[in-house]
Amino acid sequence: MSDLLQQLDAVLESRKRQGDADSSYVASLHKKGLNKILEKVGEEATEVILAAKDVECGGDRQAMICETADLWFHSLVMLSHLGADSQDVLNELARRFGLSGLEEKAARSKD
Ligand SMILES: N=c1c2ncn([C@@H]3O[C@H](COP(=O)(O)OP(=O)(O)OP(=O)(O)O)[C@@H](O)[C@H]3O)c2ncn1[C@@H]1O[C@H](COP(=O)(O)O)[C@@H](O)[C@H]1O
Repeated sequence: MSDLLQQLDAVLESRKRQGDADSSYVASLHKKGLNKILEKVGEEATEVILAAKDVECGGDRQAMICETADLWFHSLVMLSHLGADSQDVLNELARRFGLSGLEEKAARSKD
């Protein structure tokens, strides 16, 4: 799974550096800039929420998975635009792994 993310990171990076906005969706997003990329992240996040609520009402699970893939993808484009990548996020998740969210929150409120 992280192999696929690494490969996708590499494609996104090359599109950022030398992609042609007329033939590459990712290059076209970079060309339009951060605000357009953030607009897409927000739009996809809303679509995930709507699809997840549909599943709760007996709707299509696959639609929720597709919308989540769109959100992950556009988030990766955002990271790439700002000089970060999936490995940075995986490192942060690894750092948190096994650390109870409730304990972490309680430790924070003692500071
Ligand atoms: N994983 C994806 C991926 N997921 C979704 N999308 C595109 O994201 C776009 C936006 O989705 P929407 O549902 O909002 O579609 P839309 O209404 O047409 O979008 P807008 O007009 O609002 O911008 C669609 O055109 C999808 O095809 C993706 N485009 C590219 N990739 C990956 O990125 C690589 C590089 O892509 P290119 O830069 O296009 O070569 C590809 O090989 C893939 O691996």
